[in-house]
Amino acid sequence: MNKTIPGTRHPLHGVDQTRRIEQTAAQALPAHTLMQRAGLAVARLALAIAPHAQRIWIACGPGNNGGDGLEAAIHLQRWGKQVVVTWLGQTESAPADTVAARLRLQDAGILVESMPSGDFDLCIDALLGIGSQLREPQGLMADWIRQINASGAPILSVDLPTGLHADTGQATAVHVQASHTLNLLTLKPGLFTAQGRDAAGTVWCDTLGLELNVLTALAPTAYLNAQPIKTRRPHASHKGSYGDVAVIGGAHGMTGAALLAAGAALYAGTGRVFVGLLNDQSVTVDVRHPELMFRPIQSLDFSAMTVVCGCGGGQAVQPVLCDVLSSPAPVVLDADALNVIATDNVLQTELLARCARQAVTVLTPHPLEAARLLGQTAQQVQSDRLTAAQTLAQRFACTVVLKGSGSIIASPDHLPVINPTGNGRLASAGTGDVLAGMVGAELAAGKTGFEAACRAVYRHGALADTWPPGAPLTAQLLVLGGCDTACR
Ligand SMILES: NC(=O)C1=CN([C@@H]2O[C@H](COP(=O)(O)OP(=O)(O)OC[C@H]3O[C@@H](n4cnc5c(N)ncnc54)[C@H](OP(=O)(O)O)[C@@H]3O)[C@@H](O)[C@H]2O)[C@@H](O)CC1
Ligand SMILES: Nc1ncnc2c1ncn2[C@@H]1O[C@H](COP(=O)(O)OP(=O)(O)O)[C@@H](O)[C@H]1O
Ligand SMILES: [K+]
Repeated sequence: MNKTIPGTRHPLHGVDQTRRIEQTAAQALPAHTLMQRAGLAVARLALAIAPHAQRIWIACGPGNNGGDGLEAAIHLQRWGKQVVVTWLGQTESAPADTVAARLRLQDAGILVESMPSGDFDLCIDALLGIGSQLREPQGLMADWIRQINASGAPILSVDLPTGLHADTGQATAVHVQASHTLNLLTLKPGLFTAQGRDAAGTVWCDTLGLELNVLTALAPTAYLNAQPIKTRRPHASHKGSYGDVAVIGGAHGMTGAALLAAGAALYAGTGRVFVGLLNDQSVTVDVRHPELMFRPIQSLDFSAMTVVCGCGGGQAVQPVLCDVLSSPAPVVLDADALNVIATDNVLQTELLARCARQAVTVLTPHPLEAARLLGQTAQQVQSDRLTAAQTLAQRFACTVVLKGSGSIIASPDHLPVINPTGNGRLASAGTGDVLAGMVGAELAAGKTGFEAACRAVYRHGALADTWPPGAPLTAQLLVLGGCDTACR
């Protein structure tokens, strides 16, 4: 059993792939072996996270997730724990593995209680796993979820927090909020995006003794984003070795957005950073960042630089977009550039045409911007973030960063990546502009669109994760904090 190691490129498997792996594995093993291994793994982790727990409630659901819980109860009782087992299943209708587990429980002399009573030192949530449907739990299932959450005890969820969808990270209104989740066989993508990160707590995985070739026979659904490798700057290098970034944005009243993106590109190591402000030509210097060079947009040579376009762009970005999209420059499109493109078919055609010319493009929408581009609602996007990001990447033939908790990086040429860094402290105005600048810096240094997005998104989130507790985190401070990790 392993804790997921931060910064590692773990493969993630959705429900379909997990079921296929499970079938292959089960065929090669004596009946019920996988569930017995699962139960043992759950019991072991229970001991590890709550070694002094005496009274343990194991809430078991009607399917095989419940069966895992029954198997775990047998071990915990054997190890001297007082187990309270509740079960929503029936012997006549439960799956075969679970029926076998129920009989073993009976043989071990453990009674199934109709209701949990008293206090518990640990709750094990074995109500629903990958068979969970996104319908709202009712009756006893809903009552027990509420009781588990209100118990005040550590909560160990088996395979998934009940109510969370394994593929999407969408959760029913009533769902378990675990302190630990033990994934079985495979890590599931839903734990790392949308509501998954809040529901899952610390994520563990046990592959139930399967051979690597069984686990790797199927391509995963996605990967977790890996910590970028630091590269050393050669002595024999100069500012031209690290590229030029031009930030186009900052319409009237939104100059700050462009300055944040430009500052972020600068601190992330770009050789030279230019700023082309839309409408507000009066700004000629940023005294806090005198390295930035302010130029009229018409004077910027897009063929020789990376362009970050749209931060604080308003409608004023529209006339510039055609030139940006038709240029060979690597381009990051953010914020209002995306909003304008969403309403303009000509620009959409230009955007699509870039791929055929091998021009690199990265889109960095938040869920509402993604929804506008897809003609959907933000809720629809959030209900399946992986699919939304992949659809956008296919439609516009470019790399897409769908921002938010568990940002998704998608491209037509790669399996999608879910980013594990970042937290709610990033939910403040301007942090997206900072990310756009950081992606621009990676592109200017010669990374591909996908690499640039993966590296920048990881670092951006990692900055927030290592931010001193209690210290304010604003976009401007994030820019300055970025200088600690500018490490090319
Ligand atoms: N077999 C094996 O080898 C191994 C299996 N493993 C374990 O099995 C788990 C998958 O088991 P599973 O497929 O039985 O699905 P599971 O998550 O128990 O749920 C299905 C039941 O829940 C019900 N239900 C669904 N949604 C609901 C809702 N919203 N509200 C209320 N009820 C709802 C659904 O009812 P239905 O929708 O059919 O009416 C059905 O009765 C997997 O996560 C892992 O823990 C591991 O041990 C590895 C080896
Ligand atoms: N709860 C969260 N967890 C992780 N990252 C977050 C969270 N909230 C916001 N972020 C990150 O912060 C940034 C916000 O970007 P965006 O919504 O475009 O803001 P703005 O337009 O104000 O700059 C994105 O990179 C997003 O992924
Ligand atoms: K569960």
